[in-house]
Amino acid sequence: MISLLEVSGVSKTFDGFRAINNLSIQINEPELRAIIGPNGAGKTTFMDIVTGKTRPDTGQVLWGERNESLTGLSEAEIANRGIGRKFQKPTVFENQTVRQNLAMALKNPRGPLAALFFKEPQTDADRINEIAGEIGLADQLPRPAGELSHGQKQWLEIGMLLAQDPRLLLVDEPAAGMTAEEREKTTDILKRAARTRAVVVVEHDMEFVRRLNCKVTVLHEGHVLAEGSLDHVTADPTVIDVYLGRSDA
Ligand SMILES: Nc1ncnc2c1ncn2[C@@H]1O[C@H](COP(=O)(O)OP(=O)(O)OP(=O)(O)O)[C@@H](O)[C@H]1O
Repeated sequence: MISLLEVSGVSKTFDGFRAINNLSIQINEPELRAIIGPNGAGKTTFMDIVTGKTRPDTGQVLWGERNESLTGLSEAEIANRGIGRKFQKPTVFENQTVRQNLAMALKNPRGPLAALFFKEPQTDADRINEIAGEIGLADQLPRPAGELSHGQKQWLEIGMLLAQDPRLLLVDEPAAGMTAEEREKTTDILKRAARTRAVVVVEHDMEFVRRLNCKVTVLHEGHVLAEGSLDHVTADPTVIDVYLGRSDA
């Protein structure tokens, strides 16, 4: 296990409002991490900063073994380092089959370094079958993606990101709009994906976070309020006060 992402002392102000306030978060490889917090806590802005969509005013975002600074890089350069992001809304190609969607994602290698991590050459067909198995869609490969359920579309998009072989996968509210059964399968998919990489999940659904069974970071007003197991953070009086006691939790 190595330290993969080191966010330290990061602040970001929008029109005088401090959305991120001296934020420090460290993510290991491999690791599964849940980030929770009330609306406006800075969860999305944190992901925007890591992916280069938003530039921090101060602080450092360091990546990988060489502690490379990400703050000066473009979004494309950061993606090429191996950082994938799954937004809340699935964006699969509805008219293409599941297989075609995965094939397209494979045709888009994230950079020359990606090839080095392959231990042996694998055909696209093998890789597609492997990913389809990982995301529970092995029997759906010939179906147009538009026919899939909401949950299946989310899994397909996770599969398309896995096809890029990311070292860090950021996932925004994967459980939203899913049935209980879909939520359960989604936790399995994310846990499996996190065996060999870092997966950071932003989620409001506490049952979902409980099933992830991982370290939890609680954000509040742009900084870390508490960190540890879900039982540990939910027993913290400050967390109860600012988050769990509120109706939007
Ligand atoms: N581009 C922007 N311009 C102005 N204010 C912004 C911008 N992006 C975020 N903010 C503000 O920063 C704060 C943090 O927002 P952010 O979306 O990161 O919170 P969040 O924890 O993801 O919330 P939610 O759970 O509602 O998605 C909010 O008050 C938001 O209005």
